[in-house]
Amino acid sequence: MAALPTTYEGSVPIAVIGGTGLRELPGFTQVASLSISTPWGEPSSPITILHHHCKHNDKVVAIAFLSRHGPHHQLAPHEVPARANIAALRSIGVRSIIAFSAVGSLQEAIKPRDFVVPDQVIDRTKGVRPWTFFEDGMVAHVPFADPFDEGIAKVVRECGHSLDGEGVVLHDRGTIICMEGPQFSTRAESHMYRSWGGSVINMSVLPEAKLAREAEIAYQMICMSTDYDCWHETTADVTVEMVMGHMKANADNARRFITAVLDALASDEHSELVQAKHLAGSIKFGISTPQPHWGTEAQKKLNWLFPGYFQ
Ligand SMILES: CSC[C@H]1O[C@H](OP(=O)(O)O)[C@H](O)[C@@H]1O
Ligand SMILES: Nc1ncnc2[nH]cnc12
Repeated sequence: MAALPTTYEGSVPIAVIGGTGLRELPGFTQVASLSISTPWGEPSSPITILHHHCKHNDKVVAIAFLSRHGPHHQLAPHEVPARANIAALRSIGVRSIIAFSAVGSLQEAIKPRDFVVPDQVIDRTKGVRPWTFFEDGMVAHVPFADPFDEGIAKVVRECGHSLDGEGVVLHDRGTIICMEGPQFSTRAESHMYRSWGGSVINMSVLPEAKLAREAEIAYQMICMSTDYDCWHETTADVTVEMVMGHMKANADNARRFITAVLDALASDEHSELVQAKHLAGSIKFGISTPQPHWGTEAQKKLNWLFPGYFQ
């Protein structure tokens, strides 16, 4: 196959981040592969630009796709360069991210291969992953009470339910526990997370969702359950083989779900939402350090992320 162009001229407001078992988006035309370097290093993989023929308005829209764990799943959850990923996506115009994740289920009712659109997160990462763009002399605090974007979530839920009865089972809400890994949980931890009200568990939603919020990007995760972790008495404990088996077996449902979401988001009706106009400029209200005291290095990096914001 001929190599793809390494530049892309058009605007790309929507991105999909693929996780375990979703290293590419089948059925979309690849038109470019961008290798972007950021002040926070290189992203997990080149960003593929895909053309999607939107069924609602007959337009061709460009979608960015990034493989979270790299093209060969060579990055462990704590090694994913989340700051570079989010910064690189923002630099090409991305303002909305649909992030996909394989998760363990902490509730009987969430069966393997069911989908969940989470609305809350509990952070069980251990502080080993860089988790903010604001450091080295520039402090900011962004609201994170609702870690996902309700506007995007609403569209995602409608799309999921449009496939009810066609193999897609969707749970509208849920609390996702983000653990450090890469080892899976102990049985005691798994029971504790259930007692906390956790619905599903993964190793990936943080700091991705926090960094997207700092970058004024609307972010929603779609989870696909692949196992019952290790709390369930009559089901075998989670293994990678189990996770991959369910991802593979349910790949067509995942593809149809994502396609429906991209169709809906690309429609004219959602253009303001997808551009995240509701978040634009919000970071300015979170910065605590007066501008004359900003660290030089921090200012240089933040100017790269937000060109023209801080002149
Ligand atoms: C291979 S099982 C554990 C692995 O699966 C999930 O990956 P992702 O969220 O990228 O789909 C989980 O978060 C762990 O990283
Ligand atoms: N049980 C589990 N724990 C953490 N991450 C997961 N991803 C898929 N299943 C998982």
